Amino acid sequence: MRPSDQTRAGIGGNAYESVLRGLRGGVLVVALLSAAINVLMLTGSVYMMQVYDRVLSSGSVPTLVSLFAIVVVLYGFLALYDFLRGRLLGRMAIRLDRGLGTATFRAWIQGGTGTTDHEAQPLRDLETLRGAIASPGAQALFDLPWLPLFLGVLFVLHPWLGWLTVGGALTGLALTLANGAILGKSLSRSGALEATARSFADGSRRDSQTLVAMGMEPAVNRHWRRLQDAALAAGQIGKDPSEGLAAVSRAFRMLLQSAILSLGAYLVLQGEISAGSIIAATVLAGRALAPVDQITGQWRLIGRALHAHRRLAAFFADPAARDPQASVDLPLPKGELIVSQVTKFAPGRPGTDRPRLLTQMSFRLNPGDGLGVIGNSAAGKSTLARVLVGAWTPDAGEVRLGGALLSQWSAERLGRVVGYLPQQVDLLPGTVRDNIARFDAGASDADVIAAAQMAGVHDMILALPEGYATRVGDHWTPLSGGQKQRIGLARAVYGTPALVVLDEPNSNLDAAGDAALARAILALRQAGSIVVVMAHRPSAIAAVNKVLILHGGMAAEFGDKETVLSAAIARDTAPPPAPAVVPAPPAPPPAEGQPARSGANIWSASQKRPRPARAVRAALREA
Ligand SMILES: Nc1ncnc2c1ncn2[C@@H]1O[C@H](COP(=O)(O)OP(=O)(O)OP(=O)(O)O)[C@@H](O)[C@H]1O
Repeated sequence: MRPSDQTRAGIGGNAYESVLRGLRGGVLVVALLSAAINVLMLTGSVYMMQVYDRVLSSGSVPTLVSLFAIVVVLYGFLALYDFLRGRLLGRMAIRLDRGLGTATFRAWIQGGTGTTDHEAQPLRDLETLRGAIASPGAQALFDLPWLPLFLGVLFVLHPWLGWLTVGGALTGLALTLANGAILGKSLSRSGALEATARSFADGSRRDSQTLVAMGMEPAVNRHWRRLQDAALAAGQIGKDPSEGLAAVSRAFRMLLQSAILSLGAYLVLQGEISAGSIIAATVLAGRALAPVDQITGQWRLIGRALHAHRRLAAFFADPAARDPQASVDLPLPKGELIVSQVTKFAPGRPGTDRPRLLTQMSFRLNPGDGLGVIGNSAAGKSTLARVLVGAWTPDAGEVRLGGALLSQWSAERLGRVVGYLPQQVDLLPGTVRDNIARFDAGASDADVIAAAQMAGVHDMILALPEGYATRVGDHWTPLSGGQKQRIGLARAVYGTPALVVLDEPNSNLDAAGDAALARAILALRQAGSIVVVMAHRPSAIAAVNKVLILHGGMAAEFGDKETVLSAAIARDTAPPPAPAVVPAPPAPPPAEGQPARSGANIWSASQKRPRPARAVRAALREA
């Protein structure tokens, strides 16, 4: 499957179902090969009977030789078909991964934005399923339907032999089902607990310096131990009885072979069957029961694979896990950014209590505008940034750039449309060049260098040990917070996107970095981009022409920078007005799921505007 096909499979509908449908042909061929393999498995029994009953009684060496030659050919085919079946199952596992990997990875990444809510661990589930398809357990599942063939031959030899094996097979199946029932519950519980322990360990490692510095490691270690113990205990609840049953099943199978041998011997003594039939019956019964035994042994893996399959099916059935629209290559936007009546609740399941983070936010910006967004901590600046770049979808209202919603651009094209520097910059493991070029393999050196120069980081990169080829992220060349932030800025401005949103871009910058940032904002604006800067520090809004003051998720002020700043300063220095009338409380914001009220201004004349805190006003004065 070509990459574009994979992407489309993930976009157009339920990618999981369509990939499973694509595997049907392979399943059919594996079933046919299994039929041939199982028929050829009769070779050994039939050969033994012929040797015992025909060759030994006739004493004919030529018969023995020709029988052996036939057996060699038949076993040759058996080996070939067995090899082809294993190879095909392996290929199907790879095909599953190729077909779903891209969509799963994308859905997984989108899940990380907090816009979807999944119990799923899709990449891990995909790995489990891939492993199970290529395992001997999968081959045993294809062999299981051939059990009646071996039973049929046993019945032909003697009905008692058939019934004894049927009894054995049923007991084996009962043991398998009991095993599945025991494991089922414990697997899903232990899986969830294991995921919790793993994510705690991952989070601890990410914050390892803080943990070590503050002597938190022993306590965190104990907490992880408790989580891990709970996961192990939950797994063990099912594992002990399951392994007990598997052991009983194995011993039972050996006992059954001896029982068949004994019954065969008795039937020979009674003159009911030939001596050769004893050995043939023992081999046949062993072969009939082999898949049952194998499935019992592999039940844990098969159980995990079934759980993974169910989770993946649910994951891909959820529209939020897919990208329903982004398949159109829209032209790059040229128009305004219009934010109208945007309300955003905290991510979570609909119907649960989700706090309101943004309330009826409305403003518009023209190409070339630079907007500084100012507000206290938790005012909603980062939330607005996420909504503007499309990482979070508004619950009410919309954000349009050049007339289109961000979700209407294809993911590939979106890179030319949006640049985003988040508050926490994390560079991915790769070179500086890879990171600036957003891992676009076709990026030109000229574009990467242009972005670095626009962000004022070119010289700093050249000073790194290997310049643009320096490997960063993970355990590679460690970078300072400011260096990361400036490379992150170059990544955001790469390709001069139509909309660039910078969330606290100068939190780690020195004076030189501040100046470079201001130059980058001006250069972007001159190139026609709209730049939105979330800021605590006034230096970040030096190069903008508009200001939005956020307070409690609402727009307290919006307008030209000079007007907003002078109004804020005038209000700050004016004496407080006499309370002639009690001001009306702010209008109640709409309930979750309710349409937002119309009108760009969310306060009526009688309502009091949220007043930015003293710290913000001080920052404004400074700006
Ligand atoms: N993923 C999330 N889930 C739930 N609530 C969130 C989430 N992210 C942010 N919030 C809440 O949204 C509110 C606004 O947070 P936000 O990060 O947008 O503020 P901010 O103005 O950027 O603050 P700061 O200047 O401190 O970075 C806070 O009350 C915060 O708890």
